[in-house]
Amino acid sequence: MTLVLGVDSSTQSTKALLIDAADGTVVEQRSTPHPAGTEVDPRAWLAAFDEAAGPLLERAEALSVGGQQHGMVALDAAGEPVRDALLWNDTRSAEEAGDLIEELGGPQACADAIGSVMVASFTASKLRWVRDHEPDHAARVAQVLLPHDYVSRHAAAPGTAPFTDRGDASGTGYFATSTGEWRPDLAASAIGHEIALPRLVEPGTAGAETAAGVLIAGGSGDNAAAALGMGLETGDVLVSIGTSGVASAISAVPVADGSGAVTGFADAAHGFLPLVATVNAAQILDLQARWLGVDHAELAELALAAPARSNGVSFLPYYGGERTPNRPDATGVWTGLTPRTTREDLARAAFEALLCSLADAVDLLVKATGAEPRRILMVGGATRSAAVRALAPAILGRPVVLPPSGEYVARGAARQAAWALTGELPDWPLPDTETLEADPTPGVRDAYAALRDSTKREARA
Ligand SMILES: Nc1ncnc2c1ncn2[C@@H]1O[C@H](COP(=O)(O)OP(=O)(O)O)[C@@H](O)[C@H]1O
Ligand SMILES: O=C(CO)[C@@H](O)[C@H](O)COP(=O)(O)O
Repeated sequence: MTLVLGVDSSTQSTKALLIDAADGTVVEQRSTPHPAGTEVDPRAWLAAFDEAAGPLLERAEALSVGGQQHGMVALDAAGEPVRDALLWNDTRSAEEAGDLIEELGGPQACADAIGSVMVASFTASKLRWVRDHEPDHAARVAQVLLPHDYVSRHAAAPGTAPFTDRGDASGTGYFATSTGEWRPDLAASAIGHEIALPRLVEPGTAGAETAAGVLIAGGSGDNAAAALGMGLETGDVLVSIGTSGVASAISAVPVADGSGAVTGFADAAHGFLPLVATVNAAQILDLQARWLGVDHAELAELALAAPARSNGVSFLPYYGGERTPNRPDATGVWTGLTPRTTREDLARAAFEALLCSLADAVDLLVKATGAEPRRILMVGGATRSAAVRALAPAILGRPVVLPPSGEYVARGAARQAAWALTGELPDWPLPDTETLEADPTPGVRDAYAALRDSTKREARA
């Protein structure tokens, strides 16, 4: 049996799947948690890789790493981190994103140059923040990697030059997504001097080998890897509910949305991945469970015991600032609380807020791509919740296709590894899916939209 190893170095953990390259069957899987926070010592991801993937690597013939997008791993001339990595959900660089957009000539010019209108999440915004707030650190930056590049380099034989792929590169802010080339001038302008960028590896090829001779594919950003893991096809919309909330689709042509609602990333093959991302997703439920003193199963039970609209309680879940809508300084806003509000209402409101935020993301994607989705598929850690599964079709207002619970980013990475190994993208059938249906509850979205719009302040960009 030929085995390949797919790894997801995501925000909250490293997940590793050892997979039979012939048909995509998972042979073994392991995971290791990451430190919490939006600023993390990136060496923790290397330790997590060693723990989760290390024991599986010796049985694999090829490896590929998917990872959280955008994170700034700034290295000095010796290849050591200059400071902790700033993650995609760290919103301190919002002002700097605005500066970079202005320097490029405005939002549409920015989208035309890099495929997206920059937000705080983008690596370039973080580099500019370091330049402006930590000049001593900035001066020492010799090279910048993305989280997945940093982990791939760690897995490679000593002395291997860092490498990445077009999918993850397209989230940096210094990559011309439509032509597939680095823009070293934009990287230099973000940090204030020229820096080395990782070599770009073509889809379906290997970037390096481990010391033991295991091939390492280019890897990708987690959303591009998930699209590959799901076998996403044109017309599908993939909703992912992990640390981030994401609605994404495959497109044969690049997208350059000057409104900034849709980021025009590249995918992990030869296409494109228009995507709408939120910063607050599964952790809305984590927080609510903590506040109510229950676990996730009990939170779902409470929520399903309350009526739709949560007896008038609704809230904006933009606790850590938000990216869609672009409100980096926002905090959560609750309304409709009365002496009659129950724990059940509070639990249900959390699911309704999460799913309304995702429904907004789907609507923005549908509007930008101009086509009603053929299918909406749903993955990510929060889909383990019975309440997410029950309420998603009601709030999204459409049937939702649910694959069996699994690690689809790691599966996509494994598919990339098999592609690099054999020269062909393997055709791994998706395990049996379930279609979730429910009567739409548009009133829930109306209440959310009213609150969202009444708290709107114009963003600078
Ligand atoms: N049964 C559940 N109900 C709700 N949320 C859950 C459940 N199981 C896991 N989660 C949440 O899913 C999130 C992790 O999802 P995952 O897709 O692995 O995230 P990421 O890829 O961003 O690290 C965590 O916030 C976790 O609490
Ligand atoms: O910033 C984005 C997409 O642009 C996020 O989707 C990150 O890629 C993190 O993903 P998860 O760890 O939540 O999967």
